[in-house]
Amino acid sequence: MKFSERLYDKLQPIWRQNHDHPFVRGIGDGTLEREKFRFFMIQDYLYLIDYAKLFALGAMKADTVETMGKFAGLLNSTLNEEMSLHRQYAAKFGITEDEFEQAKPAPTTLAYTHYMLHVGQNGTLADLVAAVLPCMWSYWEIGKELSQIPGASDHEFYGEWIKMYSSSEFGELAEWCIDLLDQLTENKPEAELVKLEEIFLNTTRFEYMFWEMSYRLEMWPTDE
Ligand SMILES: Cc1ncc(C[n+]2csc(CCO)c2C)c(N)n1
Repeated sequence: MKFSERLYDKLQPIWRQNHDHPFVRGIGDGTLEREKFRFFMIQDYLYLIDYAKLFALGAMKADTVETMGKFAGLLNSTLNEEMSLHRQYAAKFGITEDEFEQAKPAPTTLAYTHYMLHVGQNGTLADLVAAVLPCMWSYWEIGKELSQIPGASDHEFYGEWIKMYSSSEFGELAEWCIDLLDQLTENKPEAELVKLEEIFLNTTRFEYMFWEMSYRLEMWPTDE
């Protein structure tokens, strides 16, 4: 069995929780309060800056020129494509350039990005890929699921978001990352696989916490 299949089977219940989170459901049925999505967009912008750094670290740790080139491409598409969606939304939600630049990470954003950066800096290439994969894989799955809801992709505010993450381009990125993890884990001892499983589980849980943070408009205690 491929390692990705093992992860997929084992984490089904947690994935279901992510898909069923009221924030995700609210994007799908269009009822999510705009204030919550606005908060999410700003935090996600900060998240993506650090996430892009993980692709730079992936290029550093890559063992072939081909893999290195792929990470360089991912770095480019995150900074220049995915983040451009955030900039487009900024206009719709009245977020100014200044607000993006001045924004500070909420506790969960900080914990999530710093956990990934810690794993990316201190671990192997397989550790790094296990840390970044839930982000790509779960958004693709969520995008595909929400795009099945009639009218969801045409929603005035959330339609573009659904279209982007259900697109085949994003699917290909997720698939590349899944294949890389499968290659890197071939014939690896069980102890190593268990460690990778834990990293993957942790960032899958952080994905849930990111939805929860946005739904609750999480703040630092001193900001209340
Ligand atoms: C909290 C959070 N988790 C996942 C993604 C999705 N995502 C981030 S980078 C990337 C691939 C390359 O751009 C994808 C699909 C997000 N935006 N925010």
